[in-house]
Amino acid sequence: MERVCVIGAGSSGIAACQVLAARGIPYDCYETGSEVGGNWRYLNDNGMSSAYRSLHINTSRQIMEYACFPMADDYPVYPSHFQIARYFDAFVDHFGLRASITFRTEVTRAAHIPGEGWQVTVRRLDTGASHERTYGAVLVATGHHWKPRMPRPPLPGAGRFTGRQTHSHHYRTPDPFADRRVLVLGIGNSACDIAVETSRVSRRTFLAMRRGAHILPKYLFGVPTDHLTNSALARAPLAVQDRGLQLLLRLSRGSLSGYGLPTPRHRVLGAHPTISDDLLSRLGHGDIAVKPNPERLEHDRVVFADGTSEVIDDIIYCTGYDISFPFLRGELTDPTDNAVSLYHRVVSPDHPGLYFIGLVQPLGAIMPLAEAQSHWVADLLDGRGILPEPAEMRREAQAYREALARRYVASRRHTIQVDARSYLKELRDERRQAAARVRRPAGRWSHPR
Ligand SMILES: NC(=O)C1=CN([C@@H]2O[C@H](COP(=O)(O)OP(=O)(O)OC[C@H]3O[C@@H](n4cnc5c(N)ncnc54)[C@H](OP(=O)(O)O)[C@@H]3O)[C@@H](O)[C@H]2O)C=CC1
Repeated sequence: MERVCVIGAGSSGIAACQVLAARGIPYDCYETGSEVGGNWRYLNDNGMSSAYRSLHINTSRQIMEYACFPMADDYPVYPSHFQIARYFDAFVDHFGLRASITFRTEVTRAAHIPGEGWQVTVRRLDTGASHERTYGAVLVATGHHWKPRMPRPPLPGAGRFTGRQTHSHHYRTPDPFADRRVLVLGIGNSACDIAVETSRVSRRTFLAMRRGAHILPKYLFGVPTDHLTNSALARAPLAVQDRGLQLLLRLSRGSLSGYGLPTPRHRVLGAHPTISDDLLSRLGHGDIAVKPNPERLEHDRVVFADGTSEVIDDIIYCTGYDISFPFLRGELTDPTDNAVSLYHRVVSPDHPGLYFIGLVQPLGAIMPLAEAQSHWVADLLDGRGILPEPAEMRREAQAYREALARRYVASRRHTIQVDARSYLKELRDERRQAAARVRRPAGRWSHPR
């Protein structure tokens, strides 16, 4: 069987390695950093982790663990990044995967050579030496939360602003913000966690946003919230799920306007969830002040859309991340509007042998989804499954984009959303169909090399 290249040894890459190893598919995995864990490795020397010192995952451990390797019983419901990184180390050692990962080695280019396969160029960080190797397929598992997205165009006056400006990707601890006047921009999970933290040490913390967000607690009525969203509720039609969740939120925390937050105009499930137990109490304490979007920066001031202005020492842009694959030529993936057109979020219809693992943003957690995606890809690699024709794959990818546009607030952060539970079913169904195509080979299509 042809050798496969896995790019990245974060939570998705190691899931792919485990499945490939178990299925006897030969592979090499390349990782820029010295350790596995990707985003969940605090101060990762691959330079790509956005983890801050206090980070805890906001999906419960039962929802995030790999199906083949449960987390230790003594782990809390919402583990810290230190515990998650230890879990990934234990996973890799348990399955004996470490020797198959080449650390401190960056993939600088992956190019499809018709008739030959994938030519992959890697560079050893310690020596600078590069070499090429040809693979039958490439599994890209480099994540999508490492390239900071700053406002484009920048806020008017940003170039002349005298305060400091940084992105949440570079935030580690609140210490540099002690006794300063801090503006946190955005209302995603980074913004809420960081505003809560800086508000404990700063002179003032302002939280500015261009739209409202439903704030979900980590627990609802004593139960981890994602146990509810992944339970019977998730089997109901979307509108019913939405109304059910809205009612539970209303009963448990009342109206958001009571905390000074704008009332969201969208449905609860119309945006990627913002999950915070602490934000509402910090707002209630008056330690965070809510502002509308900044309109412009003037010397040392930020002027907001409502005409008010504040002297600000630091702006922390919690404005999300761009999807990017620097080792692929631009035309291979075309992340137009931060989106990529992939069959069931994994297969590139136009680039034979190119697969993306973990390139989803779930209501749920990525790890078990990356594991299930890897099983499907392994089926395609070892011949247990066959893909449909490219035209059908393109149609599916287009239908997915249209469904996203119907459900979600139009935003560059909503281009790879999936609901974990229904996505797992989608992958199971596709694996069945892929196997059925093997049994019915008439008209079958397989990726040419
Ligand atoms: N504890 C945990 O497990 C954590 C998990 N995460 C995860 O990491 C991922 C990234 O989260 P995060 O870093 O919060 O990024 P997100 O993309 O989720 O959120 C970005 C926020 O910035 C806003 N924004 C973007 N561009 C602009 C702009 N030009 N002007 C004003 N506002 C703007 C967005 O608004 P709009 O909606 O209008 O586009 C949104 O509110 C998510 O999957 C998140 O769940 C993050 C932190 C902690």
